[in-house]
Amino acid sequence: MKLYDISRPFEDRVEAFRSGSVPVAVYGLGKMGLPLAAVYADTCHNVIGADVDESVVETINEGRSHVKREPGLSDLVSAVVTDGSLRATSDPQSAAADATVHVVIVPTLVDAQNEPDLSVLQSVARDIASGLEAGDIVILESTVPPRTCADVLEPLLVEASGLDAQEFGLAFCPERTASGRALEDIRGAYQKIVGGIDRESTDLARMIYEEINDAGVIAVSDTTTAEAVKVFEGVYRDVNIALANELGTFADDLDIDVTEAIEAANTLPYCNLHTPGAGVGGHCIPYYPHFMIGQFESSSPLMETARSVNDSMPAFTVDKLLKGLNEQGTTLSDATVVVLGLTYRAGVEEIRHAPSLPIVDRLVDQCASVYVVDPILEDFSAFDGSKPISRDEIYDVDPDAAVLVTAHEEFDGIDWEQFQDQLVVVDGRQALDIDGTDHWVYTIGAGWIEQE
Ligand SMILES: NC(=O)c1ccc[n+]([C@@H]2O[C@H](COP(=O)([O-])OP(=O)(O)OC[C@H]3O[C@@H](n4cnc5c(N)ncnc54)[C@H](O)[C@@H]3O)[C@@H](O)[C@H]2O)c1
Ligand SMILES: CC(=O)N[C@@H]1[C@@H](OP(=O)(O)OP(=O)(O)OC[C@H]2O[C@@H](n3ccc(=O)[nH]c3=O)[C@H](O)[C@@H]2O)O[C@H](CO)[C@@H](O)[C@@H]1O
Repeated sequence: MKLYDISRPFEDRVEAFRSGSVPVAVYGLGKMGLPLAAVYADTCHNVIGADVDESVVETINEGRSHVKREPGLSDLVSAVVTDGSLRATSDPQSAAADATVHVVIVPTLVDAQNEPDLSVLQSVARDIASGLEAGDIVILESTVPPRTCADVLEPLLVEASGLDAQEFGLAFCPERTASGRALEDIRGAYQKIVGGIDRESTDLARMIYEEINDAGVIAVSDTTTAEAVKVFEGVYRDVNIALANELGTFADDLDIDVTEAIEAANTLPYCNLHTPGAGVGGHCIPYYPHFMIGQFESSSPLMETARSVNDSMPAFTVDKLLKGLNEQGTTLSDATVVVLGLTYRAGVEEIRHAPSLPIVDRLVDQCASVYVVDPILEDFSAFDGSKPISRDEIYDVDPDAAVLVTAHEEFDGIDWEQFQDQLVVVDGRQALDIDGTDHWVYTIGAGWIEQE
């Protein structure tokens, strides 16, 4: 049954989707794509996942999940692969030939010049076009610069498929999902935003996501509005983290714990100050502003300033540590430093734009020995010049200083009394419970706190 076919009664098309007679292709089976494909399969029982990574495809077809630390995902993938609801292929064109609904969730990044890089999306679009038929619908879930569907994706699909724009549907339905809670989010932690290139596409996308998302659907005017919703959510976060970071740098001037003031200020319903920290990392928040900055006629001084404030926090963090070492009379070139936490946030094994990268780089340049600890990271090759150790080995390296960049829960168990000497400690995430020791502590957002 073709879904984008207004000659067919809407209820018949809903029933066809529910009954599993509408084949769905999901392009991109990564951190977000595999959970999404698994929920689609659990809903419509007829999904082919397409990914160019052969090992990803092989693992999924064995009924296993390559995505770790996602509650419920391994069991769901095993169940939907076993019952035939989900299969994977490394040939996106073969998936496109079979499918009626084409769901795209491949990476959308920025290049070295911070320009949006839509090359993967354009490649997938050409694959889809090779199998696109009248009555199909394409649903884009990857985060993209506003206007991408209207100005890039639709023209590319028309040109590559030979179809008229009116013969197929196109909608933008962003992933409002965070790693570590993907299934919960996809199934309905929040309402799903949908926006179609035309009214019929919006209605179809609404129908599909009302089957998937228990929290329901917010249908907006068009694809560009939906694209803007997703980017605005991310830009709001980056700008507000930047405000918190800037306020946090006043802690010493004001001689207060700024985070205490923030918590009290946030008791007002219209105040939502975020949390100062060692920097902003990940594949989302640091990148989404660049989907607006420099992409349109209008200027964006606030978004650009927020990016530079957030990207200044790793240097701010190192400066506090080096200041502490200097004041303790330790020459940097003799110092041994332990860096606690490398991934961009706790519980997610991702180091893209992680604040730890510039922090470790700078410390390796200036200090004698730099040891790094991260309980969930497997590949430490990006942290050149440092030595990976386990959490329990930090006592043996006899450090002069420690800096917490990512608040993995494993660090709660550090016995700060066990260190022989007084350490300089920088807590980048207000995470350390270090009271009662004689260490010299700087907490970002709270300033220097001399232990009694
Ligand atoms: N990770 C998150 O927290 C999150 C949350 C919301 C939205 N998003 C958005 O979702 C999208 C995907 O992010 P992700 O974290 O799942 O990425 P990811 O890097 O974890 O996975 C991307 C997958 O796409 C595959 N791929 C690459 N090129 C392909 C192609 N041409 N055809 C088919 N598959 C291809 C890769 O092999 C990989 O398995 C991005 O646009 C991101 O902005 C991510
Ligand atoms: C709008 C929004 O909420 N989007 C979330 C976000 O999730 P994320 O996985 O990217 O992680 P964040 O929690 O945003 O953290 C990013 C970095 O900012 C640091 N940080 C955070 C809060 C703070 O107050 N102070 C900070 O310093 C933190 O340490 C880390 O380095 O994007 C996903 C993809 O779009 C969304 O799906 C997900 O909903």
